[in-house]
Amino acid sequence: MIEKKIVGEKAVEFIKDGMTVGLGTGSTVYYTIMKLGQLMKEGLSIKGVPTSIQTEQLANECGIPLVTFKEINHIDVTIDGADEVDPQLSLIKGGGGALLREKIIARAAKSFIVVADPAKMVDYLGAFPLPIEVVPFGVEMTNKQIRLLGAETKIRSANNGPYKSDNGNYIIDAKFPNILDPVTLEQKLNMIPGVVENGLFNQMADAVITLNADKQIVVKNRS
Ligand SMILES: O=C[C@H](O)[C@H](O)[C@H](O)COP(=O)(O)O
Repeated sequence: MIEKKIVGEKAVEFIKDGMTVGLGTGSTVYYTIMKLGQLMKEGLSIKGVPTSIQTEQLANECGIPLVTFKEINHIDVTIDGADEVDPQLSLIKGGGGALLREKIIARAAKSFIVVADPAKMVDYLGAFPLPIEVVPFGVEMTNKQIRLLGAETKIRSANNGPYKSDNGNYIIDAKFPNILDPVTLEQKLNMIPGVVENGLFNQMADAVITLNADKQIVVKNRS
């Protein structure tokens, strides 16, 4: 999709020589990573911290050297995609199952930039089922507790049974009605025993790169 390429490539403007960069996961930030690989061939020098095994592989293919948290104190900029973005720049993430590492790496960054094609921009979060990472033990009970908060839920499946995240956990996709108070919902979900993390990213994105109705690139900053 051309919109993903446009916003994904625009994000490289936030990255300067010598930076440590959090590398998100998904089909939009794919274009950011590919462009960074190209710029590295032209002399840019950065280090990356990948948010998933998939991104680790892509970064390796692109020649981006990777570091772990043992080797760094902070990340300068993290670039990542989103499944939904509301007007306050709260996000739903985790459609690709990478939300836990993504949230750790977004939080560790001085600046968190989101790349989102216009279809991701919504008035209220919630049309996209919220991904919630849970430990396999007691998943049926954890699922019931999530339903008590008003969601219809599905344990995500893969070819041979439940989908497993890079961390060996399951993902429950929870369809809530319009999420009017994402801050409270994020907290309530994380208080349920068995929930490791959920895909609500509130007050985290510093800026979102998207396209307006005229297909022009816009950078929305969090106020
Ligand atoms: O787990 C996956 C991530 O949160 C992605 O960043 C998100 O699903 C958006 O992916 P895409 O850019 O492919 O729509």
